[in-house]
Amino acid sequence: MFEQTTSALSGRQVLSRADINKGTAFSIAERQDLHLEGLLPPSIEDLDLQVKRVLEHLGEIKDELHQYVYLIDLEERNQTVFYKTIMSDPKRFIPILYDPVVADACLKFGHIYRRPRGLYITRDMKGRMTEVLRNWPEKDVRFICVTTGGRILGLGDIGANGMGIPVGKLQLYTACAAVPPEGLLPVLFDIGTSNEQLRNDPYYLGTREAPLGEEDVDELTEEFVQAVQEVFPNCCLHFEDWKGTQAIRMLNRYKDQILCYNDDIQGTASVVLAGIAGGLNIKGEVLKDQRVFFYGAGSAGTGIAKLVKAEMLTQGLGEEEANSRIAMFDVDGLICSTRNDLNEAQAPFAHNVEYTSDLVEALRMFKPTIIVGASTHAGGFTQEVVETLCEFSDQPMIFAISNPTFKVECTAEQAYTWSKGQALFAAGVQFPDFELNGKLHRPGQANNFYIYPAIGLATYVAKPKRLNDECFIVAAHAVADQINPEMREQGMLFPSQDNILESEIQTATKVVEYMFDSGLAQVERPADIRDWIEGQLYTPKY
Ligand SMILES: O=C([O-])CC(=O)C(=O)O
Ligand SMILES: [Mg+2]
Repeated sequence: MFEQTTSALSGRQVLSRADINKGTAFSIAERQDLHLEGLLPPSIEDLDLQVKRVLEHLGEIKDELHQYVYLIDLEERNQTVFYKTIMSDPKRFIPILYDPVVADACLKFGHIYRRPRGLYITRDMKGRMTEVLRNWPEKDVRFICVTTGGRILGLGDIGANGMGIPVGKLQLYTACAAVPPEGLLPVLFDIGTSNEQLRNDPYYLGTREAPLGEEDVDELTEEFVQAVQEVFPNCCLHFEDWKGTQAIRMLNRYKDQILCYNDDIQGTASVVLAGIAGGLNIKGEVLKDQRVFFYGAGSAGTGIAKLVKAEMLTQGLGEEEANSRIAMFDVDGLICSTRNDLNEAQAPFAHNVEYTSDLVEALRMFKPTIIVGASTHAGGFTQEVVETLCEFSDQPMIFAISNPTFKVECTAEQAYTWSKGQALFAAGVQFPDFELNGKLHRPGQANNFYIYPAIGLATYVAKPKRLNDECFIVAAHAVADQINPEMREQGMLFPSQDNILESEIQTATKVVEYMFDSGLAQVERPADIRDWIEGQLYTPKY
């Protein structure tokens, strides 16, 4: 990259390009060649020392949001130092660049704003989207992460403030799975926002209008999707944090047409399936014998239910039997056949039972062995709920995936304490380890970042025509297979984040194998897939 571009650039231009800037690490010869002499302090440093300085500085910033701001600034000065820093300690930095701190960064987006990132697509660009996409300087875009901001994490509609999410998601493609950063493009698809408080905030940076109606959104999306095909023909579209019904509709419309996926539906489903598989390995049980209860039936909840059902079918259950092992409960109560407000994703799980709006009563009727909270209802899993779950299973599995932290259905400490140490627990954010009666419990983080960076890496190397649900099922099992007996002993449902790159490579390797076996891959099959992947990884170095 550097060799190709330096001939045209010199002096301050070089220093202001984060992808080629080495700052104080430019050698004497480079300083002479690039007309950098005098523009840098005389000391010549190496990357390790630059990273040490960053770590020292970060250590002095107590507030996590300000650590986030510092890191984003760093990325815009020197991409290599940024990724070297993040990849040196992923467990520490994932929660800062991503959930939960990114939630705070999104809420305050207009207030902490420094420089533009990615692309903003607005309604007035209708008819001109190819032109606008061509404004992006990188021509070989391989992934676009696009959000409307219509449902950011558990925060609801925050419009253009949602840009923090595609930025953060794509950073994790690189930080977790070493996908080269240059082909990653965050997009905020600004259809307006229903958030009046934001529209009245003088610092709000998006379109100050109510959201477009569904028909207009569909038309605008269609133009955007086709423009992406034309301008970036090798691009995979990653849909993120669109409003639930829109998310489901877009995925259904485009999944067989273009290379795309929805992380909230398929990525989240895959990671929960991975956690369930990990938990079942601990218990020595199989999925087809479980009863799975969903608290929250939006795009995440129904996406997980669909994948759980698909897996039950592969284990030999019939359609009806699989449906009967899954139940859902949303803000309006138990999803049952007398309800007439259900969407197509919820309908298969509406059983012929008596309606109740009481969660504990619904649990008593259904007797689940696994509960998945994707409700954004903070504290929805009360002590009574957890104690009730313990009546149906010695080791109930509890997934409380609503995020950020202040939206979680219950904390790890609550799950372990109320279940007297019996629960197998994971949340959408990482809770600290918890000791109860001398036993250490290690809660998992059931977050889609175990999945989508690996799917991204697999897609980057194998260039599949399409991504199907099977890719996400394969990824889920690859993650679950990484839990060794010692980790099982501590109740771990997910691999450790210390070694996230290794985990994502293992997952990507399995997904790539599947892509070749199923004929999805569009490149020649290499002799050794893992080796071949390793040869294409991004490494932060000069
Ligand atoms: O970003 C995360 O942490 C998980 C996610 O996709 C969401 O909550 O929408
Ligand atoms: Mg999301």
